[in-house]
Amino acid sequence: MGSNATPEVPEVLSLSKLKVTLPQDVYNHLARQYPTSRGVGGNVVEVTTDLDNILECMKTSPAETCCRVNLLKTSVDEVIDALKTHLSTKREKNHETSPKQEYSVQRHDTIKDLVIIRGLSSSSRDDLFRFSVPSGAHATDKKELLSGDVRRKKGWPMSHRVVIVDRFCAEAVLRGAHVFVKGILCADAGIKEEEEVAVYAHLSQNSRQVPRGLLLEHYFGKCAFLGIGRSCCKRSDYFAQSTGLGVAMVKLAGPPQPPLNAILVGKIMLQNLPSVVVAHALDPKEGDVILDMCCAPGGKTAHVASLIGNNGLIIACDKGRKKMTQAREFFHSMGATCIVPIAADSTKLLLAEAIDNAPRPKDILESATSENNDNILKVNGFYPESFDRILLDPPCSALGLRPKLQIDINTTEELLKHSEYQKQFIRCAIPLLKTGGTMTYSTCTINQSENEAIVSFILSEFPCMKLLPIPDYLPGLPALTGVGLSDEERHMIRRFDPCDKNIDSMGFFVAKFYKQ
Ligand SMILES: C[S@@+](CC[C@H](N)C(=O)[O-])C[C@H]1O[C@@H](n2cnc3c(N)ncnc32)[C@H](O)[C@@H]1O
Repeated sequence: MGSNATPEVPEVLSLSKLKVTLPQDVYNHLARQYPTSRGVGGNVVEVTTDLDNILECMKTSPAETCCRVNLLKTSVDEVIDALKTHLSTKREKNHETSPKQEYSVQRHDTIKDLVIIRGLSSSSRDDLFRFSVPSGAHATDKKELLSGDVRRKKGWPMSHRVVIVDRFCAEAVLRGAHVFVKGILCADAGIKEEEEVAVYAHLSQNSRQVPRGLLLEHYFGKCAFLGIGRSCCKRSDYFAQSTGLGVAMVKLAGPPQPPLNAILVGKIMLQNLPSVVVAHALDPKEGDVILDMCCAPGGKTAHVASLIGNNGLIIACDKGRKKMTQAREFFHSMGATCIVPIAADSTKLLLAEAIDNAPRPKDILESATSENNDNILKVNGFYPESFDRILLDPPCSALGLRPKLQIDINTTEELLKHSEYQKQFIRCAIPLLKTGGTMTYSTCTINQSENEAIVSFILSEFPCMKLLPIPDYLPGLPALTGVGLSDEERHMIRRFDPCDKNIDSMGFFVAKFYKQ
Protein backbone atom coordinates (compact mmCIF):
# COMPACT_ATOMS: atom_id res chain seq x y z
CA MET A 1 0.00 0.00 0.00
CA GLY A 2 1.41 3.45 -0.96
CA SER A 3 1.90 6.07 1.77
CA ASN A 4 -1.11 8.13 0.56
CA ALA A 5 -3.52 5.20 0.45
CA THR A 6 -6.34 5.19 2.99
CA PRO A 7 -5.52 2.55 5.60
CA GLU A 8 -7.86 -0.43 5.37
CA VAL A 9 -10.33 -0.85 8.20
CA PRO A 10 -12.42 -3.90 8.96
CA GLU A 11 -16.17 -3.71 8.48
CA VAL A 12 -17.62 -4.81 11.82
CA LEU A 13 -21.38 -5.32 11.74
CA SER A 14 -24.13 -6.47 14.05
CA LEU A 15 -26.25 -9.35 12.71
CA SER A 16 -29.18 -6.97 12.22
CA LYS A 17 -27.09 -4.62 10.07
CA LEU A 18 -25.69 -7.43 7.93
CA LYS A 19 -27.30 -7.68 4.49
CA VAL A 20 -27.27 -11.02 2.70
CA THR A 21 -26.88 -10.13 -0.96
CA LEU A 22 -27.20 -11.84 -4.31
CA PRO A 23 -25.55 -11.06 -7.65
CA GLN A 24 -27.90 -8.68 -9.51
CA ASP A 25 -29.02 -11.14 -12.20
CA VAL A 26 -29.74 -13.84 -9.61
CA TYR A 27 -31.63 -11.29 -7.50
CA ASN A 28 -33.71 -10.21 -10.52
CA HIS A 29 -34.42 -13.82 -11.47
CA LEU A 30 -35.71 -14.62 -7.97
CA ALA A 31 -37.47 -11.30 -7.34
CA ARG A 32 -39.64 -11.83 -10.44
CA GLN A 33 -40.96 -15.04 -8.84
CA TYR A 34 -42.43 -13.31 -5.81
CA PRO A 35 -45.85 -11.76 -6.18
CA THR A 36 -47.15 -9.84 -3.20
CA SER A 37 -49.72 -12.30 -1.94
CA ARG A 38 -51.05 -15.82 -2.19
CA GLY A 39 -54.48 -17.31 -1.62
CA VAL A 40 -56.03 -19.08 1.32
CA GLY A 41 -56.99 -22.75 1.40
CA GLY A 42 -57.27 -25.54 4.01
CA ASN A 43 -55.03 -24.53 6.89
CA VAL A 44 -52.97 -22.44 4.48
CA VAL A 45 -52.89 -18.73 5.31
CA GLU A 46 -52.50 -15.66 3.18
CA VAL A 47 -49.03 -14.19 3.07
CA THR A 48 -47.40 -11.13 1.66
CA THR A 49 -43.76 -11.60 1.00
CA ASP A 50 -40.87 -10.47 -1.11
CA LEU A 51 -37.34 -11.48 -1.73
CA ASP A 52 -35.83 -8.80 0.53
CA ASN A 53 -37.80 -10.13 3.50
CA ILE A 54 -36.58 -13.62 2.72
CA LEU A 55 -32.95 -12.49 2.53
CA GLU A 56 -33.37 -10.63 5.83
CA CYS A 57 -34.72 -13.76 7.56
CA MET A 58 -32.01 -16.01 6.14
CA LYS A 59 -29.40 -14.59 8.53
CA THR A 60 -30.88 -16.20 11.61
CA SER A 61 -31.91 -19.69 12.66
CA PRO A 62 -35.59 -20.49 12.96
CA ALA A 63 -36.76 -19.61 16.48
CA GLU A 64 -38.21 -23.10 16.96
CA THR A 65 -36.17 -26.30 17.18
CA CYS A 66 -37.95 -29.37 15.84
CA CYS A 67 -37.26 -32.82 17.32
CA ARG A 68 -38.65 -35.64 15.26
CA VAL A 69 -39.36 -38.60 17.51
CA ASN A 70 -38.08 -41.99 16.32
CA LEU A 71 -41.16 -44.13 16.97
CA LEU A 72 -39.03 -47.27 16.46
CA LYS A 73 -37.32 -46.61 19.80
CA THR A 74 -39.48 -44.37 21.94
CA SER A 75 -42.72 -42.42 22.27
CA VAL A 76 -43.52 -38.71 22.04
CA ASP A 77 -44.47 -38.57 25.74
CA GLU A 78 -41.17 -40.10 26.81
CA VAL A 79 -39.25 -37.61 24.66
CA ILE A 80 -41.19 -34.61 25.99
CA ASP A 81 -40.51 -35.68 29.60
CA ALA A 82 -36.81 -36.26 28.92
CA LEU A 83 -36.38 -32.95 27.09
CA LYS A 84 -38.16 -30.99 29.83
CA THR A 85 -35.93 -32.55 32.48
CA HIS A 86 -32.80 -31.98 30.42
CA LEU A 87 -33.57 -28.35 29.59
CA SER A 88 -34.45 -27.44 33.15
CA THR A 89 -31.19 -28.89 34.54
CA LYS A 90 -28.33 -26.49 35.11
CA ARG A 91 -25.45 -27.02 32.74
CA GLU A 92 -23.01 -24.49 34.14
CA LYS A 93 -20.14 -26.92 33.82
CA ASN A 94 -20.61 -26.88 30.07
CA HIS A 95 -20.89 -23.09 29.99
CA GLU A 96 -24.44 -23.33 28.79
CA THR A 97 -26.30 -21.19 31.30
CA SER A 98 -25.51 -17.57 31.94
CA PRO A 99 -28.18 -16.55 32.70
CA LYS A 100 -30.30 -19.67 32.34
CA GLN A 101 -32.45 -19.74 29.22
CA GLU A 102 -36.00 -21.07 29.63
CA TYR A 103 -37.57 -23.22 26.91
CA SER A 104 -41.04 -24.51 26.19
CA VAL A 105 -41.30 -28.13 24.98
CA GLN A 106 -44.53 -29.05 23.20
CA ARG A 107 -46.03 -31.69 20.96
CA HIS A 108 -46.76 -30.27 17.48
CA ASP A 109 -50.44 -29.44 16.97
CA THR A 110 -50.99 -31.79 14.05
CA ILE A 111 -47.84 -33.80 13.29
CA LYS A 112 -47.91 -36.86 15.52
CA ASP A 113 -44.16 -37.48 15.88
CA LEU A 114 -42.91 -33.91 16.21
CA VAL A 115 -41.87 -32.02 19.34
CA ILE A 116 -41.23 -28.26 19.21
CA ILE A 117 -38.78 -26.47 21.52
CA ARG A 118 -38.81 -22.69 21.74
CA GLY A 119 -36.71 -20.23 23.78
CA LEU A 120 -38.98 -18.18 26.04
CA SER A 121 -36.89 -15.00 26.18
CA SER A 122 -36.77 -12.38 23.39
CA SER A 123 -36.07 -14.18 20.16
CA SER A 124 -32.99 -12.21 19.15
CA ARG A 125 -30.04 -10.96 21.24
CA ASP A 126 -28.53 -8.68 18.67
CA ASP A 127 -28.39 -6.03 21.42
CA LEU A 128 -25.42 -7.93 22.82
CA PHE A 129 -23.48 -6.22 20.08
CA ARG A 130 -23.38 -3.13 22.25
CA PHE A 131 -21.63 -5.20 24.90
CA SER A 132 -23.92 -4.19 27.68
CA VAL A 133 -23.34 -7.62 29.22
CA PRO A 134 -22.01 -7.34 32.77
CA SER A 135 -18.41 -8.43 33.19
CA GLY A 136 -18.41 -11.78 34.93
CA ALA A 137 -15.65 -13.51 36.81
CA HIS A 138 -14.00 -14.48 33.56
CA ALA A 139 -14.27 -11.16 31.83
CA THR A 140 -11.21 -9.81 30.12
CA ASP A 141 -8.83 -7.58 32.01
CA LYS A 142 -10.06 -4.38 30.38
CA LYS A 143 -6.88 -2.44 31.03
CA GLU A 144 -5.09 -4.60 28.49
CA LEU A 145 -7.58 -3.69 25.81
CA LEU A 146 -8.01 0.00 26.44
CA SER A 147 -4.52 0.67 25.19
CA GLY A 148 -5.45 1.59 21.64
CA ASP A 149 -7.78 4.23 20.30
CA VAL A 150 -7.23 2.36 17.06
CA ARG A 151 -9.15 -0.57 18.43
CA ARG A 152 -12.16 1.59 19.21
CA LYS A 153 -12.02 3.28 15.79
CA LYS A 154 -11.95 -0.05 14.03
CA GLY A 155 -15.16 -0.99 15.77
CA TRP A 156 -13.87 -3.79 18.01
CA PRO A 157 -15.30 -4.09 21.52
CA MET A 158 -13.32 -2.62 24.39
CA SER A 159 -14.78 -5.05 26.90
CA HIS A 160 -13.87 -8.35 25.28
CA ARG A 161 -11.13 -9.87 23.22
CA VAL A 162 -12.27 -11.04 19.78
CA VAL A 163 -12.36 -14.41 17.99
CA ILE A 164 -13.27 -14.53 14.29
CA VAL A 165 -14.55 -17.78 12.78
CA ASP A 166 -15.16 -18.89 9.22
CA ARG A 167 -18.63 -18.67 7.75
CA PHE A 168 -19.50 -22.35 8.01
CA CYS A 169 -18.52 -22.43 11.66
CA ALA A 170 -20.55 -19.22 12.14
CA GLU A 171 -23.69 -20.74 10.63
CA ALA A 172 -23.33 -23.79 12.88
CA VAL A 173 -22.90 -21.47 15.90
CA LEU A 174 -26.16 -19.69 15.05
CA ARG A 175 -27.81 -23.13 15.00
CA GLY A 176 -26.57 -23.77 18.54
CA ALA A 177 -23.12 -25.33 18.08
CA HIS A 178 -19.99 -24.32 19.97
CA VAL A 179 -16.88 -23.12 18.12
CA PHE A 180 -14.42 -25.87 17.22
CA VAL A 181 -10.80 -24.79 16.87
CA LYS A 182 -10.60 -25.64 13.20
CA GLY A 183 -13.26 -22.98 12.46
CA ILE A 184 -11.22 -20.18 14.08
CA LEU A 185 -9.43 -17.91 11.62
CA CYS A 186 -8.24 -14.98 13.68
CA ALA A 187 -8.08 -13.93 17.33
CA ASP A 188 -6.87 -11.18 19.63
CA ALA A 189 -3.51 -11.77 21.26
CA GLY A 190 -3.52 -12.88 24.86
CA ILE A 191 -6.79 -14.85 25.09
CA LYS A 192 -6.71 -17.10 28.15
CA GLU A 193 -8.59 -20.28 28.96
CA GLU A 194 -12.00 -19.48 30.55
CA GLU A 195 -11.93 -15.87 29.32
CA GLU A 196 -15.17 -14.43 27.91
CA VAL A 197 -14.66 -13.50 24.25
CA ALA A 198 -16.74 -11.80 21.54
CA VAL A 199 -17.23 -14.10 18.53
CA TYR A 200 -17.58 -12.82 14.95
CA ALA A 201 -18.20 -14.43 11.56
CA HIS A 202 -15.78 -13.62 8.75
CA LEU A 203 -17.63 -12.96 5.50
CA SER A 204 -15.24 -13.16 2.62
CA GLN A 205 -15.54 -10.39 0.06
CA ASN A 206 -14.29 -11.09 -3.44
CA SER A 207 -13.07 -14.48 -2.21
CA ARG A 208 -10.59 -12.74 0.05
CA GLN A 209 -9.00 -15.39 2.22
CA VAL A 210 -7.98 -14.94 5.83
CA PRO A 211 -5.02 -17.12 6.79
CA ARG A 212 -5.65 -19.08 10.00
CA GLY A 213 -3.82 -17.72 12.98
CA LEU A 214 -4.02 -14.03 12.01
CA LEU A 215 -3.79 -11.48 14.82
CA LEU A 216 -6.80 -9.18 15.12
CA GLU A 217 -4.83 -6.03 14.28
CA HIS A 218 -4.05 -7.52 10.84
CA TYR A 219 -7.67 -8.36 10.03
CA PHE A 220 -9.36 -6.03 7.50
CA GLY A 221 -12.28 -8.10 6.26
CA LYS A 222 -16.02 -7.88 6.76
CA CYS A 223 -17.46 -9.61 9.79
CA ALA A 224 -20.69 -9.92 11.75
CA PHE A 225 -21.14 -10.35 15.49
CA LEU A 226 -22.40 -13.80 16.57
CA GLY A 227 -22.42 -13.64 20.36
CA ILE A 228 -20.39 -14.11 23.51
CA GLY A 229 -18.55 -17.28 24.41
CA ARG A 230 -16.05 -18.61 26.89
CA SER A 231 -12.67 -19.67 25.59
CA CYS A 232 -11.94 -23.35 26.24
CA CYS A 233 -8.19 -22.92 25.85
CA LYS A 234 -5.55 -20.23 25.38
CA ARG A 235 -5.13 -18.46 22.05
CA SER A 236 -2.10 -20.42 20.88
CA ASP A 237 -4.04 -23.69 21.29
CA TYR A 238 -6.65 -22.50 18.77
CA PHE A 239 -4.08 -22.79 16.05
CA ALA A 240 -1.81 -25.53 17.43
CA GLN A 241 -4.62 -28.10 17.64
CA SER A 242 -6.68 -29.46 14.75
CA THR A 243 -9.61 -30.79 16.78
CA GLY A 244 -11.51 -29.91 19.93
CA LEU A 245 -13.57 -27.06 21.32
CA GLY A 246 -12.22 -23.53 20.98
CA VAL A 247 -15.04 -21.42 22.39
CA ALA A 248 -18.18 -22.55 24.23
CA MET A 249 -20.96 -20.15 23.24
CA VAL A 250 -22.81 -18.55 26.15
CA LYS A 251 -25.15 -16.04 24.47
CA LEU A 252 -26.15 -15.89 20.84
CA ALA A 253 -26.94 -12.79 18.78
CA GLY A 254 -29.67 -14.80 17.02
CA PRO A 255 -32.59 -16.73 18.56
CA PRO A 256 -31.51 -18.95 21.52
CA GLN A 257 -30.86 -22.57 20.58
CA PRO A 258 -31.46 -25.36 23.10
CA PRO A 259 -28.36 -27.40 24.05
CA LEU A 260 -29.26 -30.84 22.68
CA ASN A 261 -25.86 -32.25 21.88
CA ALA A 262 -25.68 -36.03 22.52
CA ILE A 263 -29.19 -36.02 24.01
CA LEU A 264 -31.61 -38.93 23.36
CA VAL A 265 -29.26 -40.36 20.74
CA GLY A 266 -31.14 -42.67 18.37
CA LYS A 267 -34.47 -41.60 19.87
CA ILE A 268 -34.80 -38.16 18.33
CA MET A 269 -33.56 -36.44 15.26
CA LEU A 270 -33.29 -32.68 14.89
CA GLN A 271 -34.94 -31.89 11.58
CA ASN A 272 -36.45 -28.74 10.18
CA LEU A 273 -40.23 -28.79 10.19
CA PRO A 274 -40.61 -28.97 6.38
CA SER A 275 -38.23 -31.96 6.24
CA VAL A 276 -40.57 -33.74 8.65
CA VAL A 277 -43.51 -32.87 6.40
CA VAL A 278 -41.87 -34.81 3.52
CA ALA A 279 -42.16 -38.33 5.00
CA HIS A 280 -45.73 -37.59 6.16
CA ALA A 281 -46.62 -36.36 2.67
CA LEU A 282 -45.20 -39.62 1.26
CA ASP A 283 -47.62 -41.38 3.64
CA PRO A 284 -45.88 -44.78 3.47
CA LYS A 285 -47.88 -47.91 4.32
CA GLU A 286 -46.70 -51.13 5.93
CA GLY A 287 -45.49 -53.59 3.28
CA ASP A 288 -44.58 -50.87 0.74
CA VAL A 289 -41.50 -51.18 -1.44
CA ILE A 290 -40.01 -47.69 -1.39
CA LEU A 291 -37.10 -46.06 -3.22
CA ASP A 292 -35.34 -43.03 -1.73
CA MET A 293 -33.29 -41.77 -4.68
CA CYS A 294 -31.11 -39.20 -2.88
CA CYS A 295 -30.99 -40.34 0.69
CA ALA A 296 -27.80 -39.10 2.41
CA PRO A 297 -27.37 -38.18 5.18
CA GLY A 298 -30.60 -40.14 5.68
CA GLY A 299 -32.94 -38.17 7.96
CA LYS A 300 -36.00 -38.53 5.74
CA THR A 301 -35.30 -42.23 5.01
CA ALA A 302 -35.09 -43.01 8.72
CA HIS A 303 -38.34 -41.10 9.23
CA VAL A 304 -40.10 -43.25 6.61
CA ALA A 305 -38.83 -46.40 8.41
CA SER A 306 -40.21 -45.02 11.69
CA LEU A 307 -43.63 -44.36 10.12
CA ILE A 308 -43.96 -47.93 8.81
CA GLY A 309 -42.52 -49.49 11.97
CA ASN A 310 -39.87 -51.28 9.87
CA ASN A 311 -42.63 -53.23 8.10
CA GLY A 312 -41.67 -52.82 4.47
CA LEU A 313 -38.59 -52.42 2.28
CA ILE A 314 -36.83 -49.10 1.75
CA ILE A 315 -34.01 -48.96 -0.77
CA ALA A 316 -31.91 -45.94 0.12
CA CYS A 317 -29.61 -44.69 -2.63
CA ASP A 318 -27.01 -41.96 -2.83
CA LYS A 319 -24.16 -41.41 -5.25
CA GLY A 320 -21.47 -41.12 -2.60
CA ARG A 321 -20.24 -44.47 -1.24
CA LYS A 322 -18.72 -42.83 1.86
CA LYS A 323 -22.00 -41.00 2.47
CA MET A 324 -23.82 -44.32 2.25
CA THR A 325 -21.51 -46.07 4.74
CA GLN A 326 -22.18 -43.19 7.16
CA ALA A 327 -25.91 -43.37 6.42
CA ARG A 328 -25.83 -47.12 7.12
CA GLU A 329 -24.34 -46.44 10.57
CA PHE A 330 -26.99 -43.81 11.16
CA PHE A 331 -29.85 -46.15 10.16
CA HIS A 332 -28.39 -48.75 12.52
CA SER A 333 -28.31 -46.23 15.39
CA MET A 334 -31.98 -45.42 14.70
CA GLY A 335 -32.98 -49.11 14.67
CA ALA A 336 -34.21 -48.73 11.07
CA THR A 337 -33.78 -52.33 9.97
CA CYS A 338 -35.99 -52.17 6.87
CA ILE A 339 -33.56 -49.90 4.98
CA VAL A 340 -31.12 -51.36 2.46
CA PRO A 341 -28.44 -48.81 1.52
CA ILE A 342 -26.98 -48.81 -1.98
CA ALA A 343 -24.44 -46.47 -3.59
CA ALA A 344 -25.37 -45.59 -7.17
CA ASP A 345 -26.15 -42.79 -9.57
CA SER A 346 -29.93 -42.61 -9.23
CA THR A 347 -30.36 -40.98 -12.63
CA LYS A 348 -29.19 -44.31 -14.10
CA LEU A 349 -31.16 -46.76 -11.94
CA LEU A 350 -33.65 -47.68 -14.66
CA LEU A 351 -32.91 -51.03 -16.33
CA ALA A 352 -34.17 -51.90 -19.84
CA GLU A 353 -37.81 -51.83 -20.87
CA ALA A 354 -40.23 -53.93 -18.85
CA ILE A 355 -39.61 -57.65 -19.38
CA ASP A 356 -41.78 -60.61 -18.50
CA ASN A 357 -41.14 -61.86 -14.99
CA ALA A 358 -38.63 -59.07 -14.34
CA PRO A 359 -36.91 -59.57 -10.98
CA ARG A 360 -38.47 -57.44 -8.24
CA PRO A 361 -36.32 -55.16 -6.05
CA LYS A 362 -36.22 -57.79 -3.29
CA ASP A 363 -34.86 -60.42 -5.73
CA ILE A 364 -32.28 -57.99 -7.09
CA LEU A 365 -31.04 -57.19 -3.58
CA GLU A 366 -30.89 -60.88 -2.66
CA SER A 367 -28.54 -61.66 -5.54
CA ALA A 368 -26.40 -58.50 -5.08
CA THR A 369 -23.03 -58.54 -3.34
CA SER A 370 -20.91 -55.92 -1.65
CA GLU A 371 -17.75 -54.93 -3.52
CA ASN A 372 -15.79 -53.37 -0.69
CA ASN A 373 -16.74 -55.42 2.35
CA ASP A 374 -18.61 -52.38 3.62
CA ASN A 375 -22.07 -53.97 3.37
CA ILE A 376 -23.09 -51.52 0.68
CA LEU A 377 -24.60 -53.67 -2.05
CA LYS A 378 -23.67 -53.19 -5.68
CA VAL A 379 -26.88 -52.83 -7.64
CA ASN A 380 -27.03 -51.86 -11.31
CA GLY A 381 -30.64 -50.81 -11.28
CA PHE A 382 -34.29 -51.83 -11.15
CA TYR A 383 -36.92 -52.70 -13.72
CA PRO A 384 -39.85 -50.43 -14.61
CA GLU A 385 -42.90 -50.49 -12.31
CA SER A 386 -40.86 -51.65 -9.28
CA PHE A 387 -41.80 -49.25 -6.47
CA ASP A 388 -44.97 -48.40 -4.54
CA ARG A 389 -43.50 -45.09 -3.45
CA ILE A 390 -40.56 -42.95 -4.47
CA LEU A 391 -39.03 -40.18 -2.41
CA LEU A 392 -37.10 -37.72 -4.56
CA ASP A 393 -35.18 -35.10 -2.58
CA PRO A 394 -32.54 -34.21 -5.17
CA PRO A 395 -29.59 -31.80 -4.93
CA CYS A 396 -30.79 -28.21 -5.27
CA SER A 397 -29.54 -24.64 -4.90
CA ALA A 398 -30.29 -24.89 -1.14
CA LEU A 399 -31.49 -21.26 -1.16
CA GLY A 400 -33.89 -22.00 1.68
CA LEU A 401 -31.36 -23.18 4.26
CA ARG A 402 -31.04 -21.02 7.38
CA PRO A 403 -29.00 -19.50 8.82
CA LYS A 404 -27.10 -18.38 5.75
CA LEU A 405 -24.74 -15.43 6.14
CA GLN A 406 -23.60 -15.43 2.56
CA ILE A 407 -24.92 -16.94 -0.67
CA ASP A 408 -22.50 -18.69 -2.98
CA ILE A 409 -24.56 -18.67 -6.17
CA ASN A 410 -22.95 -16.43 -8.78
CA THR A 411 -25.14 -16.64 -11.87
CA THR A 412 -28.68 -17.47 -12.98
CA GLU A 413 -27.18 -20.25 -15.13
CA GLU A 414 -26.14 -22.03 -11.93
CA LEU A 415 -29.77 -22.02 -10.79
CA LEU A 416 -30.97 -23.31 -14.13
CA LYS A 417 -28.40 -26.13 -14.09
CA HIS A 418 -29.98 -27.43 -10.88
CA SER A 419 -33.39 -27.77 -12.51
CA GLU A 420 -31.91 -29.59 -15.52
CA TYR A 421 -30.26 -32.10 -13.14
CA GLN A 422 -33.51 -32.52 -11.19
CA LYS A 423 -35.29 -33.43 -14.44
CA GLN A 424 -32.80 -36.29 -14.98
CA PHE A 425 -33.88 -37.86 -11.66
CA ILE A 426 -37.54 -37.43 -12.61
CA ARG A 427 -37.09 -39.10 -16.03
CA CYS A 428 -35.69 -42.12 -14.21
CA ALA A 429 -38.14 -42.08 -11.27
CA ILE A 430 -41.42 -42.10 -13.17
CA PRO A 431 -40.87 -45.38 -15.09
CA LEU A 432 -39.59 -47.00 -11.86
CA LEU A 433 -42.83 -46.11 -10.07
CA LYS A 434 -45.65 -48.68 -10.19
CA THR A 435 -48.92 -47.63 -11.79
CA GLY A 436 -50.99 -46.59 -8.79
CA GLY A 437 -47.82 -45.61 -6.89
CA THR A 438 -46.95 -42.17 -5.55
CA MET A 439 -43.86 -39.96 -5.73
CA THR A 440 -42.98 -37.13 -3.37
CA TYR A 441 -40.66 -34.43 -4.66
CA SER A 442 -38.95 -31.97 -2.32
CA THR A 443 -36.22 -29.32 -2.30
CA CYS A 444 -34.76 -26.95 0.28
CA THR A 445 -34.77 -23.96 -2.04
CA ILE A 446 -37.04 -20.99 -2.64
CA ASN A 447 -36.18 -20.95 -6.34
CA GLN A 448 -39.31 -21.45 -8.43
CA SER A 449 -37.43 -23.01 -11.35
CA GLU A 450 -36.52 -25.96 -9.09
CA ASN A 451 -39.98 -26.14 -7.52
CA GLU A 452 -43.21 -25.06 -9.22
CA ALA A 453 -41.56 -25.17 -12.66
CA ILE A 454 -40.54 -28.80 -12.00
CA VAL A 455 -44.16 -29.63 -11.10
CA SER A 456 -45.29 -28.04 -14.39
CA PHE A 457 -42.61 -30.02 -16.22
CA ILE A 458 -43.82 -33.32 -14.71
CA LEU A 459 -47.48 -32.60 -15.47
CA SER A 460 -46.82 -31.57 -19.05
CA GLU A 461 -44.16 -34.16 -20.00
CA PHE A 462 -45.67 -37.16 -18.20
CA PRO A 463 -49.45 -37.30 -18.73
CA CYS A 464 -49.56 -40.40 -16.49
CA MET A 465 -48.64 -38.22 -13.49
CA LYS A 466 -51.28 -36.30 -11.51
CA LEU A 467 -50.79 -34.00 -8.56
CA LEU A 468 -52.14 -35.36 -5.28
CA PRO A 469 -53.19 -32.96 -2.51
CA ILE A 470 -50.91 -32.98 0.51
CA PRO A 471 -53.31 -33.46 3.44
CA ASP A 472 -54.57 -30.38 5.30
CA TYR A 473 -53.02 -31.45 8.61
CA LEU A 474 -49.57 -30.80 7.13
CA PRO A 475 -48.73 -27.08 7.39
CA GLY A 476 -47.26 -24.83 4.71
CA LEU A 477 -48.12 -22.26 2.07
CA PRO A 478 -49.51 -22.85 -1.41
CA ALA A 479 -47.20 -22.80 -4.42
CA LEU A 480 -46.27 -19.57 -6.20
CA THR A 481 -48.16 -18.35 -9.23
CA GLY A 482 -46.46 -17.71 -12.53
CA VAL A 483 -45.65 -21.08 -14.07
CA GLY A 484 -49.11 -22.11 -15.20
CA LEU A 485 -50.33 -24.09 -12.18
CA SER A 486 -54.03 -23.65 -11.49
CA ASP A 487 -55.16 -22.36 -8.06
CA GLU A 488 -56.39 -25.87 -7.27
CA GLU A 489 -52.98 -27.33 -8.11
CA ARG A 490 -51.10 -24.64 -6.16
CA HIS A 491 -53.07 -25.51 -3.05
CA MET A 492 -52.18 -29.22 -3.33
CA ILE A 493 -48.52 -28.27 -2.80
CA ARG A 494 -46.63 -27.09 0.30
CA ARG A 495 -44.11 -24.28 0.08
CA PHE A 496 -42.28 -22.85 3.07
CA ASP A 497 -40.82 -19.35 3.10
CA PRO A 498 -38.02 -18.40 5.49
CA CYS A 499 -39.92 -15.19 6.32
CA ASP A 500 -43.33 -16.76 6.98
CA LYS A 501 -44.60 -15.31 10.27
CA ASN A 502 -46.70 -18.41 11.01
CA ILE A 503 -44.05 -21.07 10.43
CA ASP A 504 -40.61 -19.77 11.33
CA SER A 505 -38.65 -22.32 9.36
CA MET A 506 -36.44 -22.72 6.36
CA GLY A 507 -37.35 -22.31 2.69
CA PHE A 508 -38.67 -25.61 1.36
CA PHE A 509 -40.98 -27.17 -1.22
CA VAL A 510 -42.98 -30.44 -1.25
CA ALA A 511 -45.24 -31.82 -3.99
CA LYS A 512 -46.83 -35.25 -4.32
CA PHE A 513 -47.79 -37.13 -7.50
CA TYR A 514 -49.83 -40.19 -8.39
CA LYS A 515 -49.08 -42.44 -11.40
CA GLN A 516 -52.22 -43.53 -13.21
C1 LIG B 1 -30.73 -32.77 -0.66
S1 LIG B 1 -29.58 -34.02 -0.39
C2 LIG B 1 -30.56 -35.32 0.21
C3 LIG B 1 -30.91 -35.20 1.68
C4 LIG B 1 -31.60 -36.44 2.21
N1 LIG B 1 -32.81 -36.76 1.49
C5 LIG B 1 -31.93 -36.33 3.69
O1 LIG B 1 -33.06 -36.02 4.05
O2 LIG B 1 -31.04 -36.55 4.51
C6 LIG B 1 -29.22 -34.54 -2.01
C7 LIG B 1 -28.34 -35.77 -2.08
O3 LIG B 1 -28.30 -36.19 -3.45
C8 LIG B 1 -27.09 -36.85 -3.65
N2 LIG B 1 -26.86 -36.99 -5.11
C9 LIG B 1 -26.42 -36.08 -5.99
N3 LIG B 1 -26.40 -36.59 -7.23
C10 LIG B 1 -26.84 -37.87 -7.13
C11 LIG B 1 -27.04 -38.92 -8.06
N4 LIG B 1 -26.81 -38.75 -9.36
N5 LIG B 1 -27.51 -40.10 -7.60
C12 LIG B 1 -27.77 -40.28 -6.28
N6 LIG B 1 -27.59 -39.32 -5.36
C13 LIG B 1 -27.15 -38.13 -5.78
C14 LIG B 1 -26.09 -36.01 -2.91
O4 LIG B 1 -24.94 -36.79 -2.61
C15 LIG B 1 -26.88 -35.58 -1.68
O5 LIG B 1 -26.58 -36.42 -0.60
